[in-house]
Amino acid sequence: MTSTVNLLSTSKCFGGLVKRYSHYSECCACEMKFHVFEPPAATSKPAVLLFLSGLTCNDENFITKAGAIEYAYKNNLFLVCPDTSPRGCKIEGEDDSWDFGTGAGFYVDATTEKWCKNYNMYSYISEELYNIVNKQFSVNVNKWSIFGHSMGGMGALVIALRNPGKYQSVSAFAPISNPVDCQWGLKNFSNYLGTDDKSKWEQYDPSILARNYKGSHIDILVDQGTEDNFLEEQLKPQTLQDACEANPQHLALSLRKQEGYNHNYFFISTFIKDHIEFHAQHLNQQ
Ligand SMILES: N[C@@H](CCC(=O)N[C@@H](CS)C(=O)NCC(=O)O)C(=O)O
Repeated sequence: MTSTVNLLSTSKCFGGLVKRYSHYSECCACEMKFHVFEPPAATSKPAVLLFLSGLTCNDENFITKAGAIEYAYKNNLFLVCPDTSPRGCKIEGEDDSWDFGTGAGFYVDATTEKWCKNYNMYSYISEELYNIVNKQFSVNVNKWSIFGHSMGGMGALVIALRNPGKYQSVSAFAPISNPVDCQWGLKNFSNYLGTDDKSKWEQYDPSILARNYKGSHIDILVDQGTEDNFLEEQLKPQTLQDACEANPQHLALSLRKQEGYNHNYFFISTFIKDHIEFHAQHLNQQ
């Protein structure tokens, strides 16, 4: 069973349609919104490329600011852009800080009593929304790839590494690469997952998952700006590189350090073409 989606808006763009939907999410026990870009009708059903945004974002940031639509259109890809957290759940503290709660679901399934009813973004993205898109849109259900930015880069890597074979490729802009060892991770994981069992945290850490990954081979592309203010304290891409280098049979990471770029959508829009073409190569091959 998937919930009914309600169309909120439609705009023509590059010959296709940008549409915004809302629906009741069983995983998050609240109304959720997402955007899609449907490329113009082609002879083959489009593959799906899902983007996870970062802290403070909702379902609008990527679709409006990244410049992705032109390349999705050129490569016949169906874009899906979900929100970054449940909203308006009336949980005490959910709106108190920009890097926790609303806009910061961290793509985990919460286990603490306070958050576990709503903050289940891992299952929402990897199961519920996946099923909604496959059932309710005209897409190639066997071809999905995933990418994201910062917290969303972390989420994309985690979801791909925990679901071997489900995604053809994964990429990230400035991902939080080792959340068990940075302030953003400590703040969010301790609240959503508790502090009694740290093995739960490891299920959401791209570097730890990459080191232990044994599934089918995955190609990974990561871009990281050298002038990103969060690079040293929060992002730590070197830990991901070390983990992938220790697991060359299963993972091939291309980590590109982009001189002078910072953390924002100017950086993303500069390299979005490369990321979409990277995914198109994996999704559109016969
Ligand atoms: N609000 C934070 C920055 C948050 C931030 O950089 N968020 C990134 C994702 S981690 C983003 O994409 N922001 C939304 C935007 O630029 O449209 C600050 O003041 O330092």
